[in-house]
Amino acid sequence: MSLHATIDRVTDRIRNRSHSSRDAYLKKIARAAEEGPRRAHLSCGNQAHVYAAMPDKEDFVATRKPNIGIVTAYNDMLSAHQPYERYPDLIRKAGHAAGATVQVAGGVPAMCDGVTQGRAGMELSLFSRDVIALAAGVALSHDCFDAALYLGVCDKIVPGLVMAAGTFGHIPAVFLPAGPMPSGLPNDEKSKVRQQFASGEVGRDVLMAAEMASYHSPGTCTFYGTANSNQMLMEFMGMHLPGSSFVNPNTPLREALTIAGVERAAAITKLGNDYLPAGEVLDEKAFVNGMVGLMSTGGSTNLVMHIPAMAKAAGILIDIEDFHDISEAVPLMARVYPNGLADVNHFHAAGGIGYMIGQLLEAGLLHPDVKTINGTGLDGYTAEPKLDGARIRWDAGAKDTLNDKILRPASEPFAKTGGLKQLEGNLGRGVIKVSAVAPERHIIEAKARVFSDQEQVKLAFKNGEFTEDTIVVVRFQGPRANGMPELHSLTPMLAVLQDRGLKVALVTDGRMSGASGKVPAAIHISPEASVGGPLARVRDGDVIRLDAVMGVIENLTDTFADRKPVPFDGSDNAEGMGREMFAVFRAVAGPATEGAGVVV
Ligand SMILES: O=C(O)C(=O)C[C@H](O)[C@H](O)COP(=O)(O)O
Ligand code: SF4
Repeated sequence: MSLHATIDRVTDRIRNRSHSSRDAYLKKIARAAEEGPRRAHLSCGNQAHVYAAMPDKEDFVATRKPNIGIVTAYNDMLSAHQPYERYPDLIRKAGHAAGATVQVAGGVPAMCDGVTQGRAGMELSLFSRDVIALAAGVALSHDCFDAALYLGVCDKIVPGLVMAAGTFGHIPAVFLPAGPMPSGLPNDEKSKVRQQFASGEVGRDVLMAAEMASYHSPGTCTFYGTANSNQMLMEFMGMHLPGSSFVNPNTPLREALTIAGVERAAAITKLGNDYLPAGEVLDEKAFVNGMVGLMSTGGSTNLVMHIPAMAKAAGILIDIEDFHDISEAVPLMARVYPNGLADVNHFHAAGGIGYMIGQLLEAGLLHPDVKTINGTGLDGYTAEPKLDGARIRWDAGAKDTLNDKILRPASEPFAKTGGLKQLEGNLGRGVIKVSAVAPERHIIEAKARVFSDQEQVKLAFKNGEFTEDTIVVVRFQGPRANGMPELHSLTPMLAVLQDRGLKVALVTDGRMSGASGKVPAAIHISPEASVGGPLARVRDGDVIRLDAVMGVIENLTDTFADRKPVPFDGSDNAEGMGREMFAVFRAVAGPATEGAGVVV
């Protein structure tokens, strides 16, 4: 099947937009690679420090064995990252068996958005992505690695690691996932209990029991939020091994996949014959393939910010119009919570990413001719890993969906488009994801209630102030205001108002979680209110029209245009919980529509 015209056009548009930056980038990584094996240029003193603690220092000194650096986001805080505790030992063993030496190059921080959701810490969350990129850069700056293994799963961690892998694009990179926790209380039942708690029907004890039954063991949370969207992205972009995203942690298959990933890293260094620098995998076609994966699975809106930031690190410029156009051409093939009742374990069992890639390749909606760490084109990603003793055998993946309530063919999708829309109008530019929003709620015209933070919304809800259709405007939530926290903790209340028959929508320069879903939310509105953007001129009672069908976000009040913006008072967000250390990030962060980058 020939390539779909839209995919071809958008790829060309990105290539043309990025021509000079990508050209300069490729020259930069070629220069870096010219210096040959990394450690050849370290002085004796430098080298002695590198291998002082290495048990196999002779190998390092006397041979040309590739030295593999691990950049790990292990901590006990994130259930998704806790399985990484054992990875370095497993990787060392596999590396030695593959003829390489292995060192942990360094650690990076990882924030759990589930722990910080609705709290001050969430104001550091988006910036932690760039902190992760910086920390990974410090690890790789020892300049003695011939390949890097990146251990990270969750929301800002994979994007930050990819930003580093792109910056150090001369070093081959393999991402090693840890996998989702086994299914617990279904996500929709958890959300129902949250709404019952929000409306006072159940007590905190019932809520706690539901939460603990939903999040119950090591592994990624099972909803299709940003963390699991990241896993999908790495697979569609060829940075993971095929079929590796959603294999549960601490299982023989997971262990065998980790070993196979280490072997691939050892095989693609410049010391061998299959040198594959990360910068050549992270190209325009790979990012377009990742965007197709995002749309066809109904993935997290946070990737609409992270993908441009990751791409920029590889000299590639991506705009929200690219997401919009790809979304218009790509069918929604998966229904995974919050877009459905299934979780990622069910999705994987129904055929998973391999089935989707096969379908989308057949439909001409993916670039087949890409470089991947698997050593194949994207057709290699329709294969499925099976245990063959302690090794991996690659079998042909599912040709048919095993559950058409979760996964459908590209020719008979759940929806003809990916459900992510670009919004434009006199309130600025932003996005809305409607794949989980009922069609009758795609257009809302109502009076505005304006708030400056989510706590004010919660208080107004508690005081019963929402009695009519309402556009809830929460402004001063952009990256330069307070670090652009997720406003996901508003979801249960807004869903209660919807269930009471009101038409409600959220309009904000902030963002939502990938786990947010059924309430229409116009997010990432730029320019943000704190720099004088249009949201700063909205008043209670203004009539706002949110039209996700035509892609319009408009204030219909005629006096709106002549008003002065309400000034931003950042005193509440300037300190406490470490926010005082991020003033420089707030001062330089880019616009959300370009990825809200600090270091890119
Ligand atoms: O997917 C994302 O972008 C997220 O940030 C998910 C967050 O981790 C949520 O906060 C966890 O979901 P809840 O348990 O509903 O709070
Ligand atoms: S998916 Fe979200 S809530 Fe779950 S461990 Fe990762 S960051 Fe935390």
